[in-house]
Amino acid sequence: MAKTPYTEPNDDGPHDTEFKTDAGSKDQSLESHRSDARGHDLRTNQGVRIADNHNSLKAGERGPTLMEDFILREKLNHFDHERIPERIVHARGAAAHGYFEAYDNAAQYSKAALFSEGGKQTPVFVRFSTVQGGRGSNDTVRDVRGFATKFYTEEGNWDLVGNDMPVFFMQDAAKFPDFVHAVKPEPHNEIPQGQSAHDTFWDFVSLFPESAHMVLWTMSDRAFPRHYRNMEGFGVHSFRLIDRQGTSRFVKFHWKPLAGTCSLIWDEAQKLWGRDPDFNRRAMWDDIENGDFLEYELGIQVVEEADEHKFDFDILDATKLIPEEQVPVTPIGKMVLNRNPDNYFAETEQVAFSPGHVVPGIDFSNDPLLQGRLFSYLDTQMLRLSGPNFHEIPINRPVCPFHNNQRDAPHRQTINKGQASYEPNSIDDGWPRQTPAAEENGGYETHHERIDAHKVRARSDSFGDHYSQARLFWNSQTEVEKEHIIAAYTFELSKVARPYIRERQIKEILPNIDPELARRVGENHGIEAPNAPTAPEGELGKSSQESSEALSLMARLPGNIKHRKVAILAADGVDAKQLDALAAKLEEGGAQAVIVTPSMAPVTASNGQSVLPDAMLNGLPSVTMDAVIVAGGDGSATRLADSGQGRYYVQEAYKHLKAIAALGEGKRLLEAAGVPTEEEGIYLGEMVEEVFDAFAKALGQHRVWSRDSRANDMPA
Ligand code: HEM
Repeated sequence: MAKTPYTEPNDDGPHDTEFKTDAGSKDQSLESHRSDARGHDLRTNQGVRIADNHNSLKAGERGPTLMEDFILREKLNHFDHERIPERIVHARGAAAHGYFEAYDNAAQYSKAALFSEGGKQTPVFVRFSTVQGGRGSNDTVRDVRGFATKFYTEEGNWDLVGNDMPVFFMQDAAKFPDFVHAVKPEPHNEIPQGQSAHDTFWDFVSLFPESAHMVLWTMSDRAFPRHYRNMEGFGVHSFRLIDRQGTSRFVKFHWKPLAGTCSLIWDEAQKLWGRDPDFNRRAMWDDIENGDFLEYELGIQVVEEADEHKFDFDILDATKLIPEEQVPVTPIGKMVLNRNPDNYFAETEQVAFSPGHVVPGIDFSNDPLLQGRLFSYLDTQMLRLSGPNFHEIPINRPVCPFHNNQRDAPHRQTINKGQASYEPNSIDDGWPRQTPAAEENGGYETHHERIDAHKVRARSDSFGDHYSQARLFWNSQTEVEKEHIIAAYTFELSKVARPYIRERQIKEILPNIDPELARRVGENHGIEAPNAPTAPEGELGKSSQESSEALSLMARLPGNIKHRKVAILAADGVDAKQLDALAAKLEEGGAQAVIVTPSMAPVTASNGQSVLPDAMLNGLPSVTMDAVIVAGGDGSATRLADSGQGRYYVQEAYKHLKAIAALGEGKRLLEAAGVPTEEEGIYLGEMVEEVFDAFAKALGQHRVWSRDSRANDMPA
């Protein structure tokens, strides 16, 4: 019988599994691609030294430029081609390097090498993004945040391409282009940028009940996280983990931020569009530069195959989550983001994630949304990154060696040696062979799921319930969160020009989530909502659970002042001792003290000491801070109270529910600004020690929630 070399074990050469398992390996693999121009001569791309980088070659000093100027042509030519298409969705993003460290328990669920032993580190690259806006849009728009992680494992790359919300707008990939066309800026005038508050979005979702659950999430404060370190991440779909025995279990992936969860206030988020459109990416960048790293735990909800049908929803339906009360989240590892990219374009822009990038031990479910995604990412990246060789771009390269018979195409970097690029062949020895899955370090094997079915274009009845989990989410919110959701629907629909679209959302969608929600939003629009659900029973669904604590942002508030930014307002005449004492206290708790003054000129303290400001009042306005302390000192307090910007600072901080403390004469600023001085969340005292603990406790709760109903009256 003829030899079939492609079934032979790969025993005639070294296996491609040599790999350093420490978290620095991605760095090492990138090293030959990094370029530091410092100390080098300026040369053309062909290596020729450049004598004059200021003047083009001309016929005479004032004469026409000569076509012969190959140096000018190369420079302009390269510049002209600098831009590549931005991502069709998730165009705006920011990323960081780091590592993932497995816990001891991870190996029992998956044979993937990154989980094989407790303490094992794998390099990662994580990109956070907004979905709707273009690359130059704002960070703090109301939108879903992408949370995409590339694990550079010794067995190849695994991408966990998730979002900061655990469900999605649709059940079937066939509806993704419709949804994106509806939410993106409208095609005739490209307005609005980065927002869902417009006719086409609300037209679509009000005609598309399966989106109701996810739309509710995006109307919650989750849609504008305070910091990437304060948001959860979710794989959304059910995936499979396969253990060493070949047992398959369904899993949902969760990232739990160790710094707790919290978000901005909508008014604050909008003001940040102008004050600091880079708010989230700047905060991540600065924190990492300062050694204040971002940390998350990776958790899984595990569902045995036998339990696939035990829920009152279908686990293949991406508009449903599995309540944590029903299946608790088991932590299996920790991720630390500790290094900024060297180059935004080379790394953050060119990185190509795909849910289809998996390694042995991780597999897909039949979720029809996930199945569509498996095609879409690779397809779009062929266009975005100019052809099929984007896996060779340093940020996308696996850290393990990889060889196959794929060849050529635009921008090929590898210089493949040898004559035969096919297999089997009898010309070149030692060509790459497949590795049977059963071997140690074996090849990828898809779980042997038995499928016996008709080919149909249809939706399972088990996908019919569109509202029960939206109700579950609504019931799980605190009163403050509910008020914010009502305000969000009210605001968004106020931007919809067509009355019939507003009416449809209020009369035909919202009552099925909750009649009270519909009534309140309706009232704000002068539309009478039905006082009972209107959808057919099947669509309304039934949840075996009334509420789930984990669905409220308040369930995981930071609880302490670590990582928080606190403005200390000061002017000439400030009490310098207080400034020192405040800075020491804040630093002790891991918070950042920022001295904010009327201008950038040094401030002269009451004892004659010169104090250097960190920022001025309108340079780092209150929306960029988590809390405000007005320092004492007669002259300082008077100057701040006399300043419109000083008064605005504390008014705005009050409106955004921030903890405010005033020491000694600092109280004068609050009085001049009309900020109430005798209520929860406002701390007055002569000495730092008198106010600090209560102030810090309030800051640990992120905001002074009891102020929520009053704060809107503040004019700021
Ligand atoms: C059928 C449904 C979906 C389709 C067709 C789809 C398609 C796409 C496409 C074409 C991109 C741009 C990729 C690139 O240019 O590199 C993208 C990016 C992204 N998608 Fe999806 N998507 C879908 C659903 C989802 C879901 C459910 C999630 C979350 C679980 C998600 C998370 C992301 C993230 C995080 C990115 C940005 C990745 C990055 O940072 O580069 N997508 N998606």
